[in-house]
Amino acid sequence: MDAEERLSLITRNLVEVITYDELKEKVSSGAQLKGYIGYEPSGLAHIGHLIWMFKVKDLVEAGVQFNVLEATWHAMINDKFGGNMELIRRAAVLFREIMRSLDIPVDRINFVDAETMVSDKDYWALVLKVMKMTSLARMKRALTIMGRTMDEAELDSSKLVYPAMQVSDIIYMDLDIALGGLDQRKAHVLQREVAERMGRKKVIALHTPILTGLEGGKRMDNVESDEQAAAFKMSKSKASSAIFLNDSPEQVRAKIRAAYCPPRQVELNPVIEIAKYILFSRPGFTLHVERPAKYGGPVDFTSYAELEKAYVEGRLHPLDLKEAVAEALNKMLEGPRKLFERPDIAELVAQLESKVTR
Ligand SMILES: Nc1ncnc2c1ncn2[C@@H]1O[C@H](COP(=O)(O)OP(=O)(O)OP(=O)(O)O)[C@@H](O)[C@H]1O
Ligand SMILES: N[C@@H](Cc1ccc(O)cc1)C(=O)O
Repeated sequence: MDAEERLSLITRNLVEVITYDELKEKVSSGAQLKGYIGYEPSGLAHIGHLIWMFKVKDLVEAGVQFNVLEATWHAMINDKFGGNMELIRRAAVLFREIMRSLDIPVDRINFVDAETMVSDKDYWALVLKVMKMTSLARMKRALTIMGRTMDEAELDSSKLVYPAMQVSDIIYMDLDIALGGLDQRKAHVLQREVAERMGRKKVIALHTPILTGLEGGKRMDNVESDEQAAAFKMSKSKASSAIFLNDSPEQVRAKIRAAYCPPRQVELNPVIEIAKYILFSRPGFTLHVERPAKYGGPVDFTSYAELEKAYVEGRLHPLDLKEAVAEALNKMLEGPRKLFERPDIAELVAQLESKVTR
């Protein structure tokens, strides 16, 4: 793969690169790039997570040396599973298996448990340095990266350490690339500022789109795009917003039928977003819509652009879109579904499901 092909594989299906020129320069230099994503192993995977999982696959295939940080301590700070570390660790095992079932090349990925970093006193020295360079107001504003609002630090001040840890993770691991959903932007921008002052590597941030929750969302005025994304995202902490990878085909159909999907509107419409960000992100995908002749008969869409045009012009009814998206999504979830049939995994899921606290 030449540099241009690597660059286009790395950047496809993203909403933002900070900055593209820096990425282009590094890729062209032929240097070995080191990248990561962190996630909180704090519940069950939902279809929004497919967006970064597919991106991880692209990065590995483009030759990036890739790390997945199992942010166990961060999840504990964020009250996941009531702070029960044992359950958090088990959830991490499940996520790895899920990635494998989706053909993500887990054997070429380095999985890092946050435990190893927090056991090193140099890590905490770094966290303090980052806090020294960041105002309280800035730290509070960054709480959106953990799905919290500014006010939530009033109750429990450990939450203020979280953004500093996320910034320190990147510096400690000496990364070139940080991948995350757009809701993670504040951590990456802060890292770039702090790293510059410390004379460390400014990370290149790759941001994937955020899938809106099934209840939809409203455009908010005067808020930044990462905050808008965080406000209405599909989240494992809010079960009614999410389609989980372990949902049955019937549950997937029922959830999509009930989802917010205003006619002709694509903005903050979760059903059209599933098509855009998940289904059509796979090369060669075609959306087949089966409908009676009196409503226009069956139709195939070979690109998202065609689908969006038909929807916005009112040539595709929301119900027909929903049925087609549910069928295609169910097909995509066949791999993980086989995994969830395994007795050990089914037992793990049941155990985790009953303990999700937020
Ligand atoms: N709805 C979504 N669409 C796309 N990406 C998402 C979505 N939700 C989370 N992500 C991304 O998944 C990664 C891991 O996030 P995380 O594990 O905290 O999931 P989460 O569902 O946001 O959890 P929670 O809401 O419980 O905090 C982050 O990079 C985040 O941007
Ligand atoms: N803040 C991320 C999880 C995360 C934690 C630590 C990191 O270094 C990176 C990511 C989330 O909630 O999705």
